[in-house]
Amino acid sequence: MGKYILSLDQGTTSSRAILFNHEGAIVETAQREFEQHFPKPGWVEHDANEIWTSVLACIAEVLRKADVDPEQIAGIGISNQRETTVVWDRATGKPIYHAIVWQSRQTEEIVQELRNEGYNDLFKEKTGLLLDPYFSGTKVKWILDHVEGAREKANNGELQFGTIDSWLVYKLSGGQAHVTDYSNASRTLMFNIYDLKWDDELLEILSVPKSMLPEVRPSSEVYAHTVPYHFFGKEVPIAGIAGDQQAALFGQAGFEQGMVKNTYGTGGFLVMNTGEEPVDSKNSLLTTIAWGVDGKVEYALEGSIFVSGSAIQWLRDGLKLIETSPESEEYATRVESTDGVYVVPAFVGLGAPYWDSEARGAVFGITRGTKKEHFIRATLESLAYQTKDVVDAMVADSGIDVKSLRVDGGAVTNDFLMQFQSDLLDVQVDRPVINETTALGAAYLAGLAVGYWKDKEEIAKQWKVDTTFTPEMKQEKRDELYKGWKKAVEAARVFK
Ligand SMILES: Nc1ncnc2c1ncn2[C@@H]1O[C@H](COP(=O)(O)OP(=O)(O)O)[C@@H](O)[C@H]1O
Ligand SMILES: O=P(O)(O)OC[C@H](O)CO
Repeated sequence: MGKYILSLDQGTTSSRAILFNHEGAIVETAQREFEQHFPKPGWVEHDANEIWTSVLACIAEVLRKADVDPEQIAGIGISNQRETTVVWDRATGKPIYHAIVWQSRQTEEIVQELRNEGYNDLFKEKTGLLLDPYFSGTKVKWILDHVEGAREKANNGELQFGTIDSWLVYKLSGGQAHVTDYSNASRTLMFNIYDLKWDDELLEILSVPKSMLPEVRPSSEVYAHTVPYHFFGKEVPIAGIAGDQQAALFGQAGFEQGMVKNTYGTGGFLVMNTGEEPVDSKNSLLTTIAWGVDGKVEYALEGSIFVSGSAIQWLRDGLKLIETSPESEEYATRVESTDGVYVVPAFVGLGAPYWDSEARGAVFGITRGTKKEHFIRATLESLAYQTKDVVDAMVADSGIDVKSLRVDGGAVTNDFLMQFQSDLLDVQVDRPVINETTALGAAYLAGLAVGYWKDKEEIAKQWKVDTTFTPEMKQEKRDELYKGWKKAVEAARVFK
């Protein structure tokens, strides 16, 4: 009877369960979307119980579809949308408020107050993050401030906080374990990434009692076992946890210092492995923990791009210029260039390295001769330009030359985009055979903990390239194109 690793990838819009075999290949998948709640403009919330039931449904479905018996599951790995915050009652396990999603801006006021009090640098020095509503710390404070009786309960030790990984382990283990891993803790604005502890001073500033916080553990070890009634009578070890972007770097076998992965999903996420030393960013990137594995913690530099593949969705659903996202490639290749057109898709401001929440989208360089094809091509190219902005910042911060980019996410099937990316960066772009790198990373972490895979070397050998794109563009052309992009971004930022 074969053995498998069950990977749970709990994302922002859907939950997935994927079964991997010993070769790191996908055996079966199941996926469930769940409701997005927008109670006020800029607020985004999830029902944590719905997240949990969606995960359970995926587990049941994937096992049934693959005709796999729970006995055959060697371990469970979890990767999750990061920063999203759940607070639940220790005694009943019931969330006291919806999960506040990483995208939500409802703590803007709290953040502004903290900035006004001059805490920006302190948070950055200790957590590697920026003082922004994106991260969990101010979300916990918001819940304690706004839910009736919550503050008192928290002070009495009756509440627990967790990011989605903690919440899932808590539920899977029947309330036995309250844990998180280093990579998730490093996204909370409460965890000191240098001394690897919850930071008393920051907790005091945020008025968050330490008793609420999960225990922080390595990313690969057995944290707990599932309660038998969820898994048809079997206790399965929960053995790997990582935030989804870090899990993707692990799934891309980005184990060496200087290796970079880029995800082209709804948003874009670049993560560079910087090894055992954290790199302080001077260019508005985040310093974060990649993972804790093999008895040590390794660090990463991260840049998030708010709008990546969703710009193509906008062409499809908003402007109705294309019927499907892949069609964008066909249009883009019908013309030789954008003919000087630049699209800056700053629909919700600009992320790294600009962090300009007030910037708005803009299109430049239109003439009477501009055609739909130019417009579509310029939108696709904007994904690559934004990536170059972040890669340049990474190189400047780390002093490490990027030799290749390992890519994943929905838009990487677009060969035009991948070639343009390689041309623009003057770097090799590697698209692997397995695009589900997030789930694979969590599977690897769990598999390592239970001895399903021996070590990282064995895993690195499993990483297989599907297509390599190599730079073909002349330096002069590259410089000219990028100069135009920089001008377009600058101009877009002026219009507020
Ligand atoms: N061939 C393509 N060319 C360009 N964009 C694409 C293509 N295929 C999918 N996309 C874009 O990729 C995104 C979906 O990627 P995915 O990784 O599934 O997203 P997420 O996990 O963030 O929900 C969508 O925004 C879609 O427009
Ligand atoms: O769920 P995703 O793939 O949109 O990822 C969300 C990120 O973890 C947010 O930081």
